[in-house]
Order: sequence, then C-alpha cells, then structure tokens
Amino acid sequence: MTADVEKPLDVPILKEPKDSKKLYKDTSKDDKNVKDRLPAAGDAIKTDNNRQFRLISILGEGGYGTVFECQPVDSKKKYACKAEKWSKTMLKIEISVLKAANAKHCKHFCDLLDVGRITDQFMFIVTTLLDRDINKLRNEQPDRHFSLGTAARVGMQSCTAIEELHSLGFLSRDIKAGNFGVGFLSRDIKAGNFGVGRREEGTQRLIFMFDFGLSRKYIDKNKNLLPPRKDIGWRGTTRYGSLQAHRRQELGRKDDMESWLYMLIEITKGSLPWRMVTDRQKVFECKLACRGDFRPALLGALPKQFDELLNMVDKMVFESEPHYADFVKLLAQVCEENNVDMNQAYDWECEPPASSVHTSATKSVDNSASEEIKANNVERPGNRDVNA
Ligand SMILES: Nc1ncnc2c1ncn2[C@@H]1O[C@H](COP(=O)(O)OP(=O)(O)OP(=O)(O)O)[C@@H](O)[C@H]1O
Repeated sequence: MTADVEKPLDVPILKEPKDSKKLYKDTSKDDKNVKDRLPAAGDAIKTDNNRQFRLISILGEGGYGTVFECQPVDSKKKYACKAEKWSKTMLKIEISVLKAANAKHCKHFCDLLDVGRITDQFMFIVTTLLDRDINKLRNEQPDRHFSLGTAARVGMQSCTAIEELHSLGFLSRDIKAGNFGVGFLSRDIKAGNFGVGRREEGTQRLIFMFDFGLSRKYIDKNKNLLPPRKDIGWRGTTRYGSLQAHRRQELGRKDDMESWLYMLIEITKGSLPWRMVTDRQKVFECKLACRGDFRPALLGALPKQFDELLNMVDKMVFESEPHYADFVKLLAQVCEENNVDMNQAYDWECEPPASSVHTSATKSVDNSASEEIKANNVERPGNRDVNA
C-alpha cells in the first residue's frame, strides 16, 4: 500500500475515470440501460483517483445503498465502501461532512479515503472500516442494554462527536445508536485494517459517528444561523425524532441533542416507551406524555441526572447552542456516583455473558426486536432535495 492511499485525501469529486466501466463487473450486458444499479460483493470498482478496490462482503444495507467491506486490489488493508444508487444518492453531503471533519482532524469521524462513481448507476465513498455499530453491540447485551458505565461513556463520547459535527456547521438530523460505531482492536490494525497514523493505537473504545446522508448546514459562511423554514417534510427515524421534527418545524442543534438523549436512554434501559408504536403521530403523543404524567415511564429507574438532561434539552430553543460540556459533566457525575472507573472495559470488550446466549427464555425479546425494526422507519429526501 502506498502512503497516499493511507492518508485521507482532498478528494476531487469530478470526473469518472475513462476506463472505470471496464473494471466494474458488468452483470447486465443484456440491459445496458439499467439505472440505479448497485455493485455486488465480488465486484471491483475504480475510484476517481484510479485506485482499485475489491468489494468483499456486505456490512449493511439501506433503502438507497449498500455498505461493503472492501480491499485495495494491491493490499490487504480493509476499508468500508458505501455505494448509493445514482438518482437517490446523498453521498455529496456525506462527502462534504467527512472532508470538513478530516480537515479539522475531528476525533470521532472516519477518514474519507476516496470517492468514485459509475454514471447513472451508483456513487461510492471509501472510508475507515469500523467494527459493529452501537445498536448491534447493544443488542448483543443481556436485556439489550449496556451497563451504566458503558452507556454513560458512550453518551459522553457521542455527545462530543455531535459537538464536533456542529462545530463544522452541520446538523445530523438522524442521531441514533445505529449511526455510531466503534473502531477495531490494535491486533486488527496490525493485521492491516488501518493505515492512518493518528489511529495506530486501538480504537475499539473510540466512538465514531457515520451516515451523514440527512445532514444539513445550519449556518452560512459568516457563521450566521440560517433562518428557519416552515412546514418541513419528515426527515430521519421516527423513534428518535425530536418534538420539533414531529411538528414539521426546522431542526436545530437542540434537536440533535434531543435525539441523542432518546438514544442514551434506550442504550441505558434497553427500550423507549414508544418502542412498539409504529404510527408517527402516536409516537409524538407518547413523547409528549413523557413530558407530563408519564415522565417516569421514560426516566424511571435511571439516575437522577437523566431528569436534568431532559430538562436541559427541553429548555433549548431553535437558536440555542447546546452546552455540550454540561451534558458530559452530568454523565461524568453518573459515573462517579456509581463507582464507574473511566478506564474500565466497555461491555463489548468483555466476554459475552452466558445470559446473552439466545435460549427459549429470551425468545420474547427476540420477537420484540424484529417488531422494533419495523418501528424504526427512516425517511430521507430525494436526490434533488439534498439540502431539504
Ligand atoms: N465505516 C463503516 N465500517 C463498518 N460498517 C459500517 C460503516 N459504515 C456503515 N456501516 C454499516 O452499514 C450500516 C448502514 O450504514 P449507513 O447508516 O451509513 O447506511 P444507510 O444506507 O444510510 O443506512 P440507514 O438507512 O439504515 O441509515 C451501518 O448500520 C453499519 O452497520
């Protein structure tokens, strides 16, 4: 692997390499007019910078694209490749976020290695490969929640990741555990998973934020807040959407923090009160009720600091700049009061407890998990609506 493949690039998002179509394994010779066709595992793809990558296996699939584990054809290093359908892709905004984050050396973001496209079919990015996302790691735990020490520290790191994103001038508008992941152990890095200097130590304890398909700039080039628009379409994931999102109002930094708090409560307790509710209006009503008589259904059994976290979220308005350090400080207090050593192992670094093995006793949990997936509906705008 040459050094230039290993460092994040100032990626030109311009031309399609002349011979890229030859490299891409064309499985539809009979139908050359197929639009929006995604690549498959086993295909080789060429980036705008003429680097060739082999797609090894699928890591995740969304409505508009697929995330693959991939490898340069001339090296054993592994990366992630996110490919999205040409007419649906939101990768342009994703590239803007990653380029800005890499330029500022943000700690909680993947490195953007390269980009590429097959016109009319798909566009792709190559980034740092991560281990499992936080939602998958949570689902591997007994009762599908982390220990308080792990949940609080994930909360602290993810809050800092959001602060980094906001400092770049972007909102996420899709904060959820499935959009945060952890890096790999150093032994994996030695085996060739990472090549970027600043990440040479193990990153299995570092939380990374990814998936910026719904991101939006909230300030102009003079750092003034963009004025709020009215009657916004729904963006993001129903379960974690803020009250403002349900009201179809413009989202601000406070809304990312509200989604973050729902995520934090879910990874700490194992569920949110509206877990099984699929109707978006009913989810909204449930979130409102949890501000009143049903507050204990949301916060019951959690340390008292969670009550203060919800107060802090609910006090903010569209223009507010969140006091990220105060959120982190409250979670540090949770750790202190519960004798959590900040250096202790995270749950995913420990042997899986016997109780997490799937038996008939855990069957009902498994059933609710599949129902939950249905409840987790995501919506995003069409291709031409990038800044919607
Ligand atoms: N850099 C990465 N390394 C390892 N796995 C990744 C990486 N990026 C994404 N994934 C996996 O692929 C899944 C989908 O990724 P991502 O959220 O970026 O795609 P998406 O199409 O926007 O999905 P969704 O519609 O669910 O939000 C993730 O949940 C994660 O499991």
